Amino acid sequence: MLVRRLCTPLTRSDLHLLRPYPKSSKPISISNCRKPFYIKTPKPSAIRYISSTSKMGDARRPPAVPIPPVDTENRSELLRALEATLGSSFSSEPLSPPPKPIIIVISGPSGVGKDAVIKKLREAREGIHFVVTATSRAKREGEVEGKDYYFVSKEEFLGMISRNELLEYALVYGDYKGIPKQRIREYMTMGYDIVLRVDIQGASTLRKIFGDSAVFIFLVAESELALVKRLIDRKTETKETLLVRIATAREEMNHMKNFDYVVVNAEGKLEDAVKLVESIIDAEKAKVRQRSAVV
Ligand SMILES: Nc1ncnc2c1ncn2[C@@H]1O[C@H](COP(=O)(O)OP(=O)(O)OP(=O)(O)O)[C@@H](O)[C@H]1O
Repeated sequence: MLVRRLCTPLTRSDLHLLRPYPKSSKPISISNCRKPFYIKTPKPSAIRYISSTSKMGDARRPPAVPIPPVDTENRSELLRALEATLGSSFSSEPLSPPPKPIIIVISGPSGVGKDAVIKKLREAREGIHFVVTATSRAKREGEVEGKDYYFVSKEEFLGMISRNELLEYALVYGDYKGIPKQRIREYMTMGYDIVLRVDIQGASTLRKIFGDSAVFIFLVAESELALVKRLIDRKTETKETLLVRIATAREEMNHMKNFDYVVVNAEGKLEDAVKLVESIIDAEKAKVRQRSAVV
């Protein structure tokens, strides 16, 4: 029975059962218990009950402190008595280590709402750095340097590649696009979580780089029909590019299995999708064995 009890929290009346073990004692390993316990069954005459009625003649023992009733109004006195009885003070240090910054990769087929989700997430949550991509393409009207992209020349971009400054990069329709590492490092050092928004190809490259050390979220519409309607309503596509995007989206759905989470961004339910992404981040930060990405 004692063995079973050792795997459960001890009560005050159990304390007399645990003793500093003499050198000759052997550890008893108990399955389900993380560490072996050292147990010496005390002789009845050696049992010392830790309570306000303890009789302590031995100078090496902590002085007897009467423990007031637990419903006392003087909680400080109760705490002091408990500390004195246990022989150590209660630490106010956090019992769990501070969560590590995490890297969250958000991806999904074109038009599913990646930008829309990230925009809302940015409004809803602090402590996240949203990574800005570097590109060699010319700035379009209305685009803001450092917000939409970091605009660099092709030569500068090639320099960044040769200096290994990019996490990943791709040549898209003649223009380079890539993720600079430096900002990610800086923000992670400051304790920020990192959100990366990439297409499916980018996500599979990042999976190869990070493995399980980053969190991969796959965003989907509730149905293919909903996705196509969304792309039409966005009014950014020609008939040709629409067909390409739909064909690509169909192929991209096969990649869902390589992600950690899937989030449905249903029509008119953008807020729900954002909330789910937030819950994923919260759950990841509460993990006992946290992911630990190195950039
Ligand atoms: N839950 C939703 N309900 C209705 N409309 C939405 C929802 N989410 C996004 N949208 C709209 O769908 C369109 C596509 O969204 P968005 O541009 O964010 O997609 P994306 O995944 O970033 O696309 P791309 O990969 O092509 O850049 C936008 O017009 C956006 O406002």
